[in-house]
Amino acid sequence: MILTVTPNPSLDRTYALAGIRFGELNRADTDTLEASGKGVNVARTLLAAGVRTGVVLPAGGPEGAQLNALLDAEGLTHRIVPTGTPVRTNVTLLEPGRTTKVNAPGHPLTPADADALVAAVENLALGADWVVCSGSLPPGTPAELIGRVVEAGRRSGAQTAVDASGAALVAAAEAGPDLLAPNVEELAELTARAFPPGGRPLVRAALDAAHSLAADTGGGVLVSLGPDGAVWVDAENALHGVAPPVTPVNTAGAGDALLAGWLAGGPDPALRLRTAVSWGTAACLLASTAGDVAATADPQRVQILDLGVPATGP
Ligand SMILES: O=P(O)(O)OC[C@@]1(O)O[C@H](CO)[C@@H](O)[C@@H]1O
Repeated sequence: MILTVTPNPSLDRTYALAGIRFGELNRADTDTLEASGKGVNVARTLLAAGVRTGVVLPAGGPEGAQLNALLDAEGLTHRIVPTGTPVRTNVTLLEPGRTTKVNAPGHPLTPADADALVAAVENLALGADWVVCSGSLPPGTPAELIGRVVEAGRRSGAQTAVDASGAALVAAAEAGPDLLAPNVEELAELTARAFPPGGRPLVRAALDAAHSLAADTGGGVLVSLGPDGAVWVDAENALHGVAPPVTPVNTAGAGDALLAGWLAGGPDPALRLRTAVSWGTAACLLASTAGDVAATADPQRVQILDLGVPATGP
């Protein structure tokens, strides 16, 4: 069982339109609403592939009730930690070949909300294989919440994974989870390095930064590189996986599918990375943010390159 934690969940509203004109009225061709936030997306993707999942998140207000109803309707096992504040709404604008996102900040968690979230994680993680904490923190929430979630998962005997950014990613790295899953911009910020824009130089630079991060955390690091695929680094492996290029429909949620694929992919890191990259690629072709990518993903088309673990300095 994989338990996902989403400290700052969202209702994701997606509008598709032929083209955005700034400063003018734009009318959307389609309008969809999903229960979301990164952890919810990871769980939905895994559940569609037949993996048992649970979702924990804080939520309140009418939007919280709506989120609850959406999760009920799709049969995603979930525990909502009730708060006195509403759930944010994030907006995705889909034009042909381009995804634009506007994310709301969310609403602060009180210290009691944060305590209740950690307690729920500790409870529900008993018997879980993984506890996965994904996405931003609500404004004003101390970044140490990430470390507390990792500790709660660990105390319950689960392996732990974190996909976070900014101060929360720093806190996550300090907590030393089994898996950290930053994207390349987040990795650049965390390690204070500038990366080349793409191609082999980017892969090499991301690999070196991930290697030094993995040495600090003692776990593995999965870095999403967008069209350049992903790298996986741990003490014994330094792998790059890349799929043939696609014309994306919706890139929102691709990183969540990548992480879900890694979690579902099996015991061997190369197989995990192959599954991860194929799921992330398939997610770019979905109109929704998350869904059944395992059905359309083609792991055989992913090329896995063993780049060799970089030598560590004296
Ligand atoms: O604001 P955060 O928590 O960083 O990201 C939230 C979010 O952008 O992540 C998902 C895609 O990965 C979306 O479903 C959701 O709107």
